[in-house]
Amino acid sequence: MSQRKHSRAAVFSAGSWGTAVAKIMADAGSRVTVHARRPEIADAINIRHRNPAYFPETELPALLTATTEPAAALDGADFLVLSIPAQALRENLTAWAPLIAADTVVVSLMKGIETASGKRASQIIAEVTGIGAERIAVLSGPNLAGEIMQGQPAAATVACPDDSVARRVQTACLTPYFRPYTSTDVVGCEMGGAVKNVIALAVGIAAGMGMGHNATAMLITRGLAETTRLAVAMGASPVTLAGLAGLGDLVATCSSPRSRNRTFGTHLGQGMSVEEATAATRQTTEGVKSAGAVLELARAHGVEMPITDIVSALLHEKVTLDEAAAALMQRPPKPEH
Ligand SMILES: NC(=O)c1ccc[n+]([C@@H]2O[C@H](COP(=O)([O-])OP(=O)(O)OC[C@H]3O[C@@H](n4cnc5c(N)ncnc54)[C@H](O)[C@@H]3O)[C@@H](O)[C@H]2O)c1
Ligand SMILES: O=P(O)(O)OC[C@H](O)CO
Repeated sequence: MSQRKHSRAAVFSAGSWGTAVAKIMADAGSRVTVHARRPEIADAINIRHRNPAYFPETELPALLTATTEPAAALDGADFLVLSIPAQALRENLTAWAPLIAADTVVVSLMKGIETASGKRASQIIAEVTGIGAERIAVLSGPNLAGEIMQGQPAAATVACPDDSVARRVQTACLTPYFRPYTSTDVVGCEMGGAVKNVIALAVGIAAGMGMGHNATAMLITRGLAETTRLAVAMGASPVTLAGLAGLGDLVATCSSPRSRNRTFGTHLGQGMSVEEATAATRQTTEGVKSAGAVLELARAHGVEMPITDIVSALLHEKVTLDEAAAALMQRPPKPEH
C-alpha cells in the first residue's frame, strides 16, 4: 500500500490562534483544512490565501485551505486541532464529535477553564467525544499569534499521556520558526495556560494604575508561585510550571502589549468598568471568564491564590482598584517559600 505523502490536519477554527497554528502545520508539511464559521473567511483563505479578519497582511501557505463544512474539514484528518473559546467548546464539540474518526488525534490549543464545571479543555474533549486521554494532546506555551504569523521564533510544549502521540504532534508542528517540546504533563500545561491569563490581567491592571516594573515582576513571580501551588495540588509536576507552558507563557503574556488579557487588565487599571473593557475587546480574553473558575478550583484543593482572588473580586466589581492593591500589599508577612 502506498503511504500518504502529507498528514492531514483539521483546524477548528479560523480565529487568530487557529489561523497561526494552521499556518505552522502547513509550513511543517501537513495538508490543513481550516473550519471557518463565516463563508467570506473560508472564501478569502481559498481564493486570496489570506484571513482578512485576523491577519490580512500575511499570505497563507498553499497547503492550507478552508471550509464552512465540519464534515469536509474532518474528512481523513489525522489531527483535529481545536481553537475556540473554552466556554464554547462543549456545545460545539457535541455537534462535531460524531464526525471524528476513530484514529484522529485531538489537539487542544485552548487556555481556559469551563466556568460551569471547572474542567480543563482536555477533560471536556474526553467527556464529550469518549476519546481516551492517550489520543488527546495539548499545545501550550509563549505563543502570541501575531508574532508567529510574522515567522518570528517561538517554542511550546506538546503534552499527552502517550509520549508517542506527543511526538507525532511535535513533528506535525515543527518548523524553522516554531519549536515544540514534548511532555506527558497535560494538567501542568493546561493549568499554566489558563492561570497565566488571570495573572496577565493583574499585571495589566497594575500597569494601567501606573505601577512600574517592580510591581510587574512581583506579580509574575508570585503569580507563578500560586499557579504552581494549584497545578501541583491537581497532580502536575512543578517542573512543567517552570517551563514553556508555565513561566514562559506567563512572561510573554504579562510583557506583551499584544496580549488581550494584559490589555483588558490595563483598561480596568485605567478606570474602565468591566462592561466598558469588554466592549473595547474584540477577541477571546480567556482570563476574564476563567478567573472565577480557577478560584473555585483553588478553594476545592485548599490552595491560597491571593492574586487570582483579588482579580476575580475586581472582575465582579466587589472591590475598587485601590482596595485591590492594598489587599495584596497588606497581607500578613510570610516566608517566600
Ligand atoms: N491568540 C493567541 O495568541 C493565542 C495563543 C495561544 C493560545 N490561544 C488560545 O486559543 C484559544 C482561541 O483564541 P484565539 O486567540 O484564536 O481567539 P479569537 O477570538 O482570535 O478566535 C476565536 C475563534 O473562535 C470562534 N468562536 C468564537 N465564539 C465561538 C462560539 N461560541 N462557537 C464557535 N466558535 C466560536 C471565532 O469565530 C474565532 O474563529 C483561546 O483559548 C486562547 O487562549 C490564543
Ligand atoms: O492574547 P492573550 O492574552 O490571550 O495571550 C495569547 C497567548 O496565550 C500567549 O501565549
